[in-house]
Amino acid sequence: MVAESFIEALVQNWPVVLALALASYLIKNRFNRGLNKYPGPFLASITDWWRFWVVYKRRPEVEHIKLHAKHGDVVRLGPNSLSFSNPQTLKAIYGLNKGFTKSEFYPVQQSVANGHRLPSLFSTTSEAFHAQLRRCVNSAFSMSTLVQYEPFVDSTTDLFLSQTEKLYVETGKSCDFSRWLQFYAFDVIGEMTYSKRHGFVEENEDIEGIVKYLGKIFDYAAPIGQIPFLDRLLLKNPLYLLAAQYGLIDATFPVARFAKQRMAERYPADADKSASVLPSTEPKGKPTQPDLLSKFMQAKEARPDFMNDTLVTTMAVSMAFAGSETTAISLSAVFYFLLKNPVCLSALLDELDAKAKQAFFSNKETGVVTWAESQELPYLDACIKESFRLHPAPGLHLERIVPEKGAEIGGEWVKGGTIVGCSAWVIHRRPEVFGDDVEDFRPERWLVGGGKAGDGAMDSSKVVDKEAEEKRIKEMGACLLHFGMGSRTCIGKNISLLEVYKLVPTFLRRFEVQLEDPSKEWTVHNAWPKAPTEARLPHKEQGTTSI
Ligand code: HEM
Repeated sequence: MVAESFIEALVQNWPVVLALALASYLIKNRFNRGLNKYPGPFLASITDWWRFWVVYKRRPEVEHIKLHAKHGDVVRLGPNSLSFSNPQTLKAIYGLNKGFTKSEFYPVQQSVANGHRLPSLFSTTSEAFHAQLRRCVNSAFSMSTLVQYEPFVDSTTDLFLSQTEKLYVETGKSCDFSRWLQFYAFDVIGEMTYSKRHGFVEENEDIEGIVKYLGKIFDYAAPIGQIPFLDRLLLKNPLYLLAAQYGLIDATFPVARFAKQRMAERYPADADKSASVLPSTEPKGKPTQPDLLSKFMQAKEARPDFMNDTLVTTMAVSMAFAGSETTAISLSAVFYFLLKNPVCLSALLDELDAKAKQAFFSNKETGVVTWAESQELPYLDACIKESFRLHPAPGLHLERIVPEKGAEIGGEWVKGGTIVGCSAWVIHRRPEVFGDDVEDFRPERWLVGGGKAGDGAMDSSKVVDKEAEEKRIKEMGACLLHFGMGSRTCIGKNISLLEVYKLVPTFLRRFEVQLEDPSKEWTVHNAWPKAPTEARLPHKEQGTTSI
């Protein structure tokens, strides 16, 4: 009787009840885990929709930098989320064996094939699964294995150079260079993984809409990842996935489809040959030299108890997911900053010319610089590091969950279950590490004696404390979050460095590149990997320089 009248009262006063329930929910959020002591936007403290909106607007890094400038080293970004900006907190959050795990932001980025999620090295939140998988495939990415992949990079680079010549130099047409670099990066990773390019550079088009599709996925994952349960209502909706499992709809990501086609070609026993619709650059069957797919297959043979076909496919798929857009963005950034800073570009060209005069470069035919040669170019190294610093490809926080027992981070005791993280965009702008001119592109900061651009930083007559300088540079390097840190650090770092360190000098030796409108800034679109959109950067090639 009492219960009945209570329910009746609730129903009659439902607007008040609803308002009370919402208010209690917001108050609970506000005081969640005692995080109310940390500064930050009030809205952020009561709802994750604040950070959803900030990311959705595509320039969250600007907001994050502003917030830390205003509030200091710790900022509350959500009811359960803290951002740290002191570089000393990096080890506490990302250090090995600290017990932190990836947040639910990551599974939002999982690929789907035939309605099944494909947890990958990148997206898994299980440290145990991650450790096993990483052990299985680690050797495929080691520095010593790198030399085996160089011919793949060379082959795509040769094509990229000749296509640039044909499509842009000979015609005088403008080049949307960021897009062109995307095509390059996708083809390199395709060739390295399957001994077969996707065909972007050959065709000068987005084959099967893969680039567009990945862009859409990142655009989706960045804001949805701020409120991960939304993913279960949208792309990973169980009903949608079930329908895909029964073949009622096709929920397979195009990159996963491409991977399956390549696997089928490589292992014709299970092949559905009609599935191959893409232009082939290599004969079918086994590759003449080991590619990533063959390494993943070797891992399966070595650890059949753990590695299965699904994991092999997942690894192959995640190469395109994790390794193409990020590398393309990083390449774009290097070219953009060099073109925006002609003094630096000229210093780099001088370095290349001086080496060329000593007959240093071995490839006289196409001028492709070898990895070993690229490592003897200190100013190139400084320019690349400075671009990584100023425009890190990861545009959002690398989120981690504090272990259950809690943890001390930068002198603060943070309760277990709290989402914490650092943004490379914030960390890379800490003046006490990188200098007062953090907003400037100044490669010299990475050189012993690092003076102002063009003022003789590389002047050997300048008296410098070499040891102190080396220490300063080492400290800066230790704070670069471009490739992440700790056990979840980028496994493909060496591969992307191989591409960047080879392509930049090779391209600059071959082409004279200009911005279409040097007075214009590029427009940045931060969708997690952070890409420029209006990417008409390096522009009109004016013939070739001597090789
Ligand atoms: C300049 C290019 C690249 C950048 C800036 C970059 C950046 C990153 C970052 C920041 C992480 C860590 C994410 C986190 O902790 O939340 C990561 C992880 C990863 N990256 Fe890269 N990456 C690049 C190139 C590549 C390439 C070429 C590949 C593959 C060939 C690759 C494959 C991966 C994988 C598989 C992971 C997950 C590693 C793990 O959790 O064990 N990346 N990358």
